[in-house]
Amino acid sequence: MLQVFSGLVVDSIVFKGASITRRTFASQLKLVRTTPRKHTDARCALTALKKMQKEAKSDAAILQFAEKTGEFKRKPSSFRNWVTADGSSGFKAESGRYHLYVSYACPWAHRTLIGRKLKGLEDAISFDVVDYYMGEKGWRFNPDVPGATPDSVNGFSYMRELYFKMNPEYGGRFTVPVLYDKVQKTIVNNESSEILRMLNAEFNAFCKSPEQAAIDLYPEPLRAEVDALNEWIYPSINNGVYRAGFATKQEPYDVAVRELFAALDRVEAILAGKRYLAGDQLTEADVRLYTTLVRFDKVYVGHFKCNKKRVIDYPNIWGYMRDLYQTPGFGETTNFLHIEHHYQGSHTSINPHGIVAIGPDIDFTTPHDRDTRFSS
Ligand SMILES: N[C@@H](CCC(=O)N[C@@H](CS)C(=O)NCC(=O)O)C(=O)O
Repeated sequence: MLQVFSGLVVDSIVFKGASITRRTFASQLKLVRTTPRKHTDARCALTALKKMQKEAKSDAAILQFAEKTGEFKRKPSSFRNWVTADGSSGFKAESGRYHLYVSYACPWAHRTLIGRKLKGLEDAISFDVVDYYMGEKGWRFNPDVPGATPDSVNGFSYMRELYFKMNPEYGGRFTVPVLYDKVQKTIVNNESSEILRMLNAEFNAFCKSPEQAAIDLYPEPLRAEVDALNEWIYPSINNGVYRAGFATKQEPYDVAVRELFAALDRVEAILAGKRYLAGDQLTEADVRLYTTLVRFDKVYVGHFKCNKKRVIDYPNIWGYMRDLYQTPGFGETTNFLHIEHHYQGSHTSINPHGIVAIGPDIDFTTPHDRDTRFSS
């Protein structure tokens, strides 16, 4: 079998049913160089080697989350085109044209599922869900897992195939969410914050109801406040849990976890006086915070070592969590099976045996008083 060691060394590969050692490869490669046209076996072997090395490179990229410094730094998303209502961007909003590739486990992808539901775009935008387990080749499609689907658009087995279809030399990460254009057969965007903005503003002609078309998660008068919230909530909380969990040295962990709980204290204080982060109105800042908070006690406390406090220990955040969970679009897109199994089962650098912890039992459906408390 193929064995990949650090440094991308291919030790042996299966070629034409037989295992070829590196030494055999070396001689095959020599043959290719000296008699390039004649030795077809050697040529095929070279192609196989190149393919293996490319895959090994991608696998290595998936397995290493932290930098040499021990810090986790999220890479920028690669596809940044926009769908617009008028089509001026080259991607016109149309019903049935766009498709979302998501994971129920992923907090970034979860933002887009909530946006789609809140805006009533279920008939306009289709979606597929990957398996919760992310192995060496990244996200895969495996309809045997409850809630997961096949790739109904391209028929691929792995998300990476979609990225390689876009660019065979693609060197970035094979992330979800992805907004895909079924007409131009291309990825439009793979940055969740931008996809959420598009769903919010560009598809209003296709929302199920006028009320949903009128929902604005990024309203003009609140934009400065929402931007200011996102500016510290993203690094300290949304990405903060990953910075803590993927740290491979004590110092970056300490920094991340301190920042995280200082930011949660700040959220707790804000929510003492307001139903939502920016006031009476639900905004994208709430959607973005929810997808981290709802995973917090189930996964981040234990798996990512964010255990100074739990969300249920913050009275205002806990009430806010239940308020959001019980709002149409939030609880129904939250899948704890995928959330719990993905992180603990896939991150073997953190949890080598992939054992999925049993708890905790948390009831997000219990009553809260935030609607009456903040009714004006
Ligand atoms: N900036 C991206 C981040 C998306 C992201 O990192 N998604 C993770 C899942 S939670 C992923 O697909 N990771 C696969 C990988 O890094 O190989 C966004 O917000 O859309």
